[in-house]
Amino acid sequence: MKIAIMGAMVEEITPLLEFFGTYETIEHAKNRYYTTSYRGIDLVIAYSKIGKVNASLTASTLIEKFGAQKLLFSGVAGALNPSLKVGDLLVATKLAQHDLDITAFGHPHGYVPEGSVYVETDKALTELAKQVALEQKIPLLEGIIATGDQFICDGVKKEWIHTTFNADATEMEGASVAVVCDALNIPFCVLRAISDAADMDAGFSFDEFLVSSAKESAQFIIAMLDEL
Ligand SMILES: Nc1ncnc2c(CN3C[C@H](CCSCCOCCO)[C@@H](O)C3)c[nH]c12
Repeated sequence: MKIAIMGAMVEEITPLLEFFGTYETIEHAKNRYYTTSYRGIDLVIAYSKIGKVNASLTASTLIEKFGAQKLLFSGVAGALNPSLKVGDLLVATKLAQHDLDITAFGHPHGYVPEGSVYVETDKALTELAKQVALEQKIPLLEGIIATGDQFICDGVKKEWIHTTFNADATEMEGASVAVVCDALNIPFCVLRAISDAADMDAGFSFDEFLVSSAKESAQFIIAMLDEL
C-alpha cells in the first residue's frame, strides 16, 4: 500500500518528517517529495506550497508519478463555525471552492459545468479518523470545508463563506485536492487543526498557532496510519 501525506506549508509536514526520521528526497516540478516507509506502508510526503494551483499540481504528482493509492491531507484552517476554537480538529465530509464564481450565468457559487459544488471525502477514511478520535479521546468535528485562493481575515467575508457553503472552516488547498483525488479515483481525507478564526485577528492568531496546530494535525494523521 502506498499512501501520500500532503500539506501546503513546510510547517505542516515538518512534524511528519521529524517523526519518520529517515526519508529519501526527490526533486520534481520545482518541489520536493519525501519517501519513507512506516509499519510496512510506503509513504510519500510533500507540501504543495500555498493555494489551489500548487495543491492540484502536488496532489496530481503524488498520485500519477509516485503511485499513491490513498491521500491524507494534514494542515491548519481558519474557523468559520463559532464552536471551533484554535487547536480543535476537523475532518472534512465534503469540500467546495468559495472563490469559483460564474454566477453571472445563473450557476451557484462554487459550480462550473460538468462539476459539482461539493466533492465528498472517502467515507472509510473519515470513519477511521472518527474511530481514532474516539480511542484517543480527542474531540473531532466532522464538517464542511470551503477552499479559496485567499487568506480570510475579515468578518464579512468569513460570514459570507460560512453562510453560502454552510462551511465549518476555510483554507486554501483542500477542495482542489478533492477534485484531483475524485477525478483519479483515489480515496482521500482532509484533516485540519484550527489556527485562527478567519477574522480581523486571523493573521496574528495564525502566526502564533500555525506550528502547534500543524503539529496536532500531523500527530493525528500518524495515529490514523497506526490503524490503517
Ligand atoms: N484564515 C485562513 N484563511 C485561509 N486559509 C487558512 C489556513 C490554512 N492554510 C494556511 C496558509 C495561509 C496562507 S498565508 C500564510 C502566511 O505566509 C507566511 C509567509 O509569509 C494556506 O496554506 C492556507 C489557516 N487559516 C486560514
